[in-house]
Amino acid sequence: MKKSPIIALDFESAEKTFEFLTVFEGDVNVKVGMQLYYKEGPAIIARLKERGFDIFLDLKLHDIPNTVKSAMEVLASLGVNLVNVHAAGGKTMMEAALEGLDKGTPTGIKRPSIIGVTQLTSTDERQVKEEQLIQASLQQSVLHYAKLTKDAGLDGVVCSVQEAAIISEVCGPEFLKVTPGIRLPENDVQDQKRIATPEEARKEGSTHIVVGRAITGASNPRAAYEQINALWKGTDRNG
Ligand SMILES: O=c1ccn([C@@H]2O[C@H](COP(=O)(O)O)[C@@H](O)[C@H]2O)c(=O)[nH]1
Repeated sequence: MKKSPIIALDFESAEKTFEFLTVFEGDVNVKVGMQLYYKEGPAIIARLKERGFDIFLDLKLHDIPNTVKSAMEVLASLGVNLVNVHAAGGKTMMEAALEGLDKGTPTGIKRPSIIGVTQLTSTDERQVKEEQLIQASLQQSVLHYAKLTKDAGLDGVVCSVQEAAIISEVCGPEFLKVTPGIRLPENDVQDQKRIATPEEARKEGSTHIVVGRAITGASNPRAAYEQINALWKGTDRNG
């Protein structure tokens, strides 16, 4: 995917999505999540591809290895750039996902990159301990899932900016660190727990940032995107 921020298209319909995208060209990356994909199906991917967007299909697969493998085989045929699974599904499941993706990718086409979700950015230390009953710290849990994801042969992880530097150290700078939970100081945190600014993401070694409501909920989404893009790339005068 391009280095630009990945805009999370968390909209209820194709109509709302393309209304929002009227001010954007194909030079931006977009993310299609469960809400939009479940509503519109593969047709939304085809339409976004026609407009030239690089696409992260964020369906976070988590099931038994055979099911995930078959599902990935289908997703591979859509021609998106990036897909993901939950690392908590285990190493065998992630290997199966990769196998399905390889099998389903048409000859002569680059296979989509595949990353594992470590701990959601809406998860905090208390939930890891009390709800997941994990005795390790949140950071140790994220790092453990990152190593497992790398061992399974995947291309990277979804994590928060807070864990990006340690993951780079352990898994290498090329290992993708796709980081949601991006907020400007003036934005509401909403349901996220582990947030960071675009500058922090750049400094900590995120390879990609995912930004939803800070752009889609802004009064001028294009201006919000430009501001975030400049801060992320370090070209903002105050960044
Ligand atoms: O750990 C994760 C994994 C995925 N997401 C997704 O990213 C966007 C973030 O949206 P905001 O509006 O910027 O909070 C959203 O589509 C999530 O499904 C995540 O936030 N955290």
